[in-house]
Amino acid sequence: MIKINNLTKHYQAAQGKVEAINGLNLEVNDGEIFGMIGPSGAGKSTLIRMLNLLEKPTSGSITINGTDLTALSSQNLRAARQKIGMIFQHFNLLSSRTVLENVAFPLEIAGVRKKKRLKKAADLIELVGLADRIDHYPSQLSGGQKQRVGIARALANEPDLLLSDEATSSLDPESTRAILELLARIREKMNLTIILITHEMGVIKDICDRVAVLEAGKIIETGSVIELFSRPKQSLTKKFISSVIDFNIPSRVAKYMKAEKRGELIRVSFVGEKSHDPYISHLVKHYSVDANILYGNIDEIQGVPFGTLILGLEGELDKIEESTAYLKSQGLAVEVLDNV
Ligand SMILES: Nc1ncnc2c1ncn2[C@@H]1O[C@H](COP(=O)(O)OP(=O)(O)OP(=O)(O)O)[C@@H](O)[C@H]1O
Repeated sequence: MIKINNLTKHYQAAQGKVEAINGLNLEVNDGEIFGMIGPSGAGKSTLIRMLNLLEKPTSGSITINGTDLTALSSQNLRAARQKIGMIFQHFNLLSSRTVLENVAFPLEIAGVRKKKRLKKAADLIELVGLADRIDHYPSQLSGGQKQRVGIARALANEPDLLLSDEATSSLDPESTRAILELLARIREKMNLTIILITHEMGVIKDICDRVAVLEAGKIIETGSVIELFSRPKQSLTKKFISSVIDFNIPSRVAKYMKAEKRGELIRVSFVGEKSHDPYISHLVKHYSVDANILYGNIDEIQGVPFGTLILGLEGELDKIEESTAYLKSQGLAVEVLDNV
């Protein structure tokens, strides 16, 4: 378990004090893939660099499995850091070393004997699917392959925690998918906790269990990925989600309603098994209203369906009210859209 308590980081810059992280609290469970998303300047890099004390907090604590990293002597901190792996956007590989030598490097630093470290490195290179590139140099590899080397290197000291700093941000969509699949696989295999920062909501959607949205050094919203995607509260969260799911009402629908508004326009959102229930046919049969599906969007996050439908309900006003009450009673989120 990782506990971040009242963490702050202030920088002294030429133009004055910069409050990069501002009283941040967070708990991450063992074995979780936890995503942090936020716009440029929100403090993501500062935060992730503080998690292994590459950056020293101004105040607050970071406790990993009961040990407060901020209170450790430099020798104990060095040992604790070995159990925290990190991967980077630009891979940070040593260009004059081969794949094997790059992966073996942290073991060399930790004082592991040559034969043992080369065997360990070769096993990890096999694990990340690069056995046929073991003697290549970084310049001979694609971006996705370089990141695989970065991952193998980060795993060399058998960490409990892996920090990922925009690890897929410079990769194409196909390599991104492959790297995310690899991260999910090693989480299972090695019982890892992964904390990743990203500015891409697609990454969060594909791989994370929980997510925190960061703005101006603070967490403004947090929850399970499915909660956040299906019921975002903050406008920034909605903005990020709209990059992978379109929440806007198409102008075609708006025009239709303006021209022919006879009833009510509602947005119905559902999650999980609710997406299988025949509530629209029930509505039409039992409440004497017509339900016109004007727009819809059904997606799946890690096997859980969720979606949104925009319905035009036509009929007598009291029947429409009864219909929306029925939908709400079924556990669906219903929002009346007046200002189309
Ligand atoms: N060494 C530093 N000295 C002064 N200010 C800094 C320093 N590092 C970061 N900052 C400032 O702290 C704030 C947070 O920066 P940080 O790099 O953590 O944000 P970020 O969310 O990672 O942004 P990006 O997505 O652009 O990398 C910014 O205002 C930045 O200018």
